[in-house]
Amino acid sequence: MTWLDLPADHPFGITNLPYGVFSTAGSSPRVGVRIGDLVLDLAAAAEQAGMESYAVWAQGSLNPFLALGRPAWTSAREWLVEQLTNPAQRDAVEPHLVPLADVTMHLPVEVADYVDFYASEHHATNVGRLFRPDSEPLTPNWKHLPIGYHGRSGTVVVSGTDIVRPSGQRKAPTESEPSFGPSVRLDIEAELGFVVGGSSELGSPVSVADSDEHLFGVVLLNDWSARDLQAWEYVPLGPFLGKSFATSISPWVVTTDALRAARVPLPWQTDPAPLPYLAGEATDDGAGTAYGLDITYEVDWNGTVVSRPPYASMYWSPAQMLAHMTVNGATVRPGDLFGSGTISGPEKDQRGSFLELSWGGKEPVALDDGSERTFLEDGDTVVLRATAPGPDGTVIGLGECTGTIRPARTQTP
Ligand SMILES: O=C(O)/C=C/C(=O)CC(=O)CC(=O)O
Ligand SMILES: [Ca+2]
Ligand SMILES: [Mg+2]
Repeated sequence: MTWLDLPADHPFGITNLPYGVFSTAGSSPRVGVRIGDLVLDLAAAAEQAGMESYAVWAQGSLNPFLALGRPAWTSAREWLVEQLTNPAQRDAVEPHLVPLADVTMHLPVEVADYVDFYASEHHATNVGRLFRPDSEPLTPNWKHLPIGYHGRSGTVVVSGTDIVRPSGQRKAPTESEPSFGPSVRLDIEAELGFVVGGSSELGSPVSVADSDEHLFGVVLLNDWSARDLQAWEYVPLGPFLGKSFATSISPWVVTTDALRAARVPLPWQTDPAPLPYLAGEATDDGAGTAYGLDITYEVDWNGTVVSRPPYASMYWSPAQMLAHMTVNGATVRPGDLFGSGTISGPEKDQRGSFLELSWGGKEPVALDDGSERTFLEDGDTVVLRATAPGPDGTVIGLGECTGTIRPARTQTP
């Protein structure tokens, strides 16, 4: 129990403790931990407590802390729990708590490499049907490896950043020539982002079993997607400008430690069984080393919840994605970020993109204000929210990831 006066079901209670980067008026961005509706100024509290390593938290990104690796993350969490539960610490800690209402949140991580996977069987099947109606929906490799592409780390932005409608080339199958202009099929993708820490040596893969050493935490991620640009440009090398204009992430990085009670077994991977380097091992909690996560999303479009994608339905696990990403010997660096891919469950109201919800623009989605939508219009706001079960009946909040669409700035080629 924390000495703070918090309801037991507060989504940012003592079992959560996510990290972010915040500033207050006139101060520089630095690392904070959220507890309830307060932010603990970590460097200030740690310096006062005489911790030598407090300076890693005085920085404008989590990267220096991510670089320290798992042992440092574990001892920091133990120290935090002690600070916030032992009444004897209250007088020392309380001056370093800032009301959430007084802070500006910043991008929590200086994103090193950014990769986006495609780990939902339901999403991959739906998009396959829509983009490649004359082929099998899942490509032959899909159940053998977690498919991904390298994205653009420099355009990952923090929740609340406006999204300027991208312009580019597109050509519908019915048109004979490509044309240029603002995207008319602007979409979202509700995803989970994994924040990676520690480092590895070039040439040495990170195994499924070792993935916990590197998986620091998660953020909500919206992979904004211009479907008209994407459909024309993606053959044969994959997504490029249709997805590289902006990717939003939530400001609070919820640690994998806080998500231990949310671990669930993966959907059955027997037909086919993955190659040994992707296979997980059994663990006492039943979830295995290649575990899934029981996180439930809400996709809110201008105030209407249009979908509730369940992360537990994802086929490939974060451990498998990390193992695959490094099996060729590619390194991991502190601040690497990889997206799970769009989360879509089996039901229609569990789809994580508007492409799927409107079935390629053919079935408009009704909003509570009486309007209808297929793709995003200027001024539209999308909010992703999610929660997970925590230990002892608590709730782990992942917060919000929001963005509003602004008009295109480029009209002509
Ligand atoms: O199937 C395709 O051609 C493309 C699918 C996607 O939009 C790629 C993507 O971002 C992966 C994902 O979010 O699951
Ligand atoms: Ca995506
Ligand atoms: Mg993107």
